[in-house]
Amino acid sequence: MLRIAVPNKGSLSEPAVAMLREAGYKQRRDGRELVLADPENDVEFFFLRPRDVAVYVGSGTVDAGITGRDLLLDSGADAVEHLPLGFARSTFRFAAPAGTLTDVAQIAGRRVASSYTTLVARHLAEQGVEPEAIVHLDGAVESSVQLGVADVIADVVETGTTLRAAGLEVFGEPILRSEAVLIRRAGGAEPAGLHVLTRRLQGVLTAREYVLMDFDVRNDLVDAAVAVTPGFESPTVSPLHDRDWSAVRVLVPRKEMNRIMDALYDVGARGILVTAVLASRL
Ligand SMILES: Nc1ncnc2c1ncn2[C@@H]1O[C@H](COP(=O)(O)OP(=O)(O)OP(=O)(O)O)[C@@H](O)[C@H]1O
Ligand SMILES: O=P(O)(O)OC[C@H]1O[C@H](OP(=O)(O)OP(=O)(O)O)[C@H](O)[C@@H]1O
Ligand SMILES: [Mg+2]
Repeated sequence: MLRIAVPNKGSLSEPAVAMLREAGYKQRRDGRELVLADPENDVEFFFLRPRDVAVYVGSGTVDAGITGRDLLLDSGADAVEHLPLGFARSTFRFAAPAGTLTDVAQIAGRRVASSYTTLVARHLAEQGVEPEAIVHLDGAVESSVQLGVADVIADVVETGTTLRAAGLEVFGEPILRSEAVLIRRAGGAEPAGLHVLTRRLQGVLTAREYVLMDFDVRNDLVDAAVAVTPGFESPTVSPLHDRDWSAVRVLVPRKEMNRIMDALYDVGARGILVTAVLASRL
């Protein structure tokens, strides 16, 4: 039975559970359940603190887990990224009072507060920058400058709303681009059954990212039409009852569907229909 660690709280928890449910796994309905067996799929889920997921995976007590790339790197656990999952996207950045600092080198001799102190220490060492201190805080790091505990922070930034509210501004290049990731233990053989979980999650990712596009086009225009639909695979072209026309079916990126429909219409395609993909194995 494959043992999978899932975040029980925070930003990662709900989307992780939703994705596993979409992938056909039984998921908890009550936020207090700690363990959930799904014998039909031969897996067992352990709901753990997001920060602890990598520790359990690295120690080998569970076979795989869902966490953030930033949390994985900060943990120092013996675990590696297996599959990026496309949600909880964020950047990890330095910030200081608006209009004060512009360069990471200026952190030298200053105090940096963060919940990701291992990650910050490693990054600054790589840049050859020596801070006065790295202060570990559990959360609400944005308040630390105003409260006089630090001069600079390093924190998760998505929209930047929290930073702005605290009068802070990012500076320097992002330390990291993070998102939710499926992780497994470093080295060794891949745990039995992990390939099924991986394929199922990939199926959800494709279903979310792509739509199915159908259209009709005159035979002499098929090549021109296909040229504007960069599909996942080669398009399916079938004859229509009217022998001069063909029906084309292709997977296209959801984000580009309107631009592609406009371009197809201009080429001469008609009856363009888009349908959502519910699940997939490609
Ligand atoms: N606003 C956000 N947007 C996107 N991802 C985020 C956001 N805040 C946190 N994350 C991601 O969530 C993970 C942190 O999970 P964790 O549950 O510890 O933090 P949290 O969401 O801040 O929860 P809490 O504050 O309730 O402890 C990291 O991978 C981080 O990048
Ligand atoms: O750029 P934004 O869209 O504002 O999002 C980023 C904020 O979201 C998270 O905080 P959370 O609300 O989880 O509080 P925390 O600091 O206590 O973790 C993160 O730690 C940042 O503070
Ligand atoms: Mg938080």
